[in-house]
Amino acid sequence: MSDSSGIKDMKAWLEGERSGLSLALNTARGGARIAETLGVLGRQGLGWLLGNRPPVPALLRTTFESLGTTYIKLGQFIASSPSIFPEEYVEEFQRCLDRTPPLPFHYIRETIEQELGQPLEQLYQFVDPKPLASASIAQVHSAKLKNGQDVVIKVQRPGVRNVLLTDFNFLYLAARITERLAPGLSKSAISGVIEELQAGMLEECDFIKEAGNLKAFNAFLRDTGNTSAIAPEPVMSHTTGKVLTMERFFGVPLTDMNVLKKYTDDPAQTLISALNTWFSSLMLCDFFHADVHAGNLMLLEDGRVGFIDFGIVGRIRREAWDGMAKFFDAIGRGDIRQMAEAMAVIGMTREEVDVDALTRDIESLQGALGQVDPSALIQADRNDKEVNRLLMDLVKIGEGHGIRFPREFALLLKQFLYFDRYVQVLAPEMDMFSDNRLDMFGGADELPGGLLH
Ligand SMILES: Nc1ncnc2c1ncn2[C@@H]1O[C@H](COP(=O)(O)OP(=O)(O)OP(=O)(O)O)[C@@H](O)[C@H]1O
Repeated sequence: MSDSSGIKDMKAWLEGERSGLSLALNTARGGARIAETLGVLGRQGLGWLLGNRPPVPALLRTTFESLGTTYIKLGQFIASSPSIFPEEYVEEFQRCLDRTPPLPFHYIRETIEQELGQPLEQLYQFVDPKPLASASIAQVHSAKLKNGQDVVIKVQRPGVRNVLLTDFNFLYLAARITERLAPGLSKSAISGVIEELQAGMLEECDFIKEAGNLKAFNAFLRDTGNTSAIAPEPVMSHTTGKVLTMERFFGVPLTDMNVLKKYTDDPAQTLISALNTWFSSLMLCDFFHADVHAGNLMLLEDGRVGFIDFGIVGRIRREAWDGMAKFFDAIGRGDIRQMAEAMAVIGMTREEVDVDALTRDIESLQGALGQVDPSALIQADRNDKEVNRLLMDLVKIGEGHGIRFPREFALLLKQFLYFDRYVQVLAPEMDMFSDNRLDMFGGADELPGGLLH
């Protein structure tokens, strides 16, 4: 009895030592990362003081690119959030590229072997040391399993999680200081954005979750009899939190119009299949793919559309869906009271919302509301400043009543922006809201509450 408790004590002590050690190690790494961040900021600031003065948005963009992962993602968030950031920043940050120099192959080998617990040669017949792609979170290599199946391996860069955590703590601190210095700034806007981004990026670092999303998406396609799209099936025996092995797709990304034209004489139809699948997933899948830029869609050799990269997904609670439908319906009919009720359902609040007071506040926007067409509201085109301003005003009024809009709302809006952009490239003649090949109701008779009707 005393022996086993002695062993337990020893184990607890060892655990304590180990966690103390890893805490110290992480603190040291965190310190080094903060020093690195300050170094980059200092160099850029010095350059600026010494007379090399590009416009501030450009300076910020190059600074973000030098700072890596977290800031590149932050930059991409700015690029896709015209309703939050000024236009010149949105435009500049659209140039913020997530291209990172490839990691030498021995890091990839080490991560795979550490994660899967076997030498690389026992796990795969072949792994191409030259990466297919290299981004800030992961690097992708093509490979062959022992049974001859073609796969790709997505390998997380070493230390990414720690860098993210340190960067976010640093950003949070900087946001708090800024809030102190400029109390006029909307607190929930800054810290809210940082919180949303952190949640999203940490989720992107869990490849077991991503593999689960791939499987669930394919199950949704099977269940709905959708044969026009497919996601790569993960190979679970070769997958961990940091290594994702999945079926390899052969085809071309939807980014390059000229290449695409060689594979199909109707690129617009390919886009329509992709959009229809996505709309139907909004209603009929547990989640929606929240990062469908053209680089994450492929036209496969067999004509189907391949959806890749399920690192970021959004989920919409049933009540939030109903609330959103009610909200758009109310805008269409100019019914302010119903708008207020719907906002209270969509937003997450702890306290009871005073719907009467909210109605009165929204009424103050009535002039602007009357001029908005509900379909334009959903598109939230970055050129449509009126719509963006109105959305921002509504968000602000909601915040004043303790309503915080869920992350899904932003993800959904961002997705519509992406679509809008590549519809312009791939099918400029197509009008997303009147083309009858598009099925926005995703196979359902219509969205709940008549959304978009
Ligand atoms: N199953 C697959 N079959 C073929 N190529 C793939 C597959 N998965 C990924 N790729 C290639 O690797 C690239 C990066 O993959 P993925 O988008 O999953 O990684 P990521 O690190 O999230 O990149 P990004 O941040 O650019 O979206 C893809 O654009 C594609 O070229």
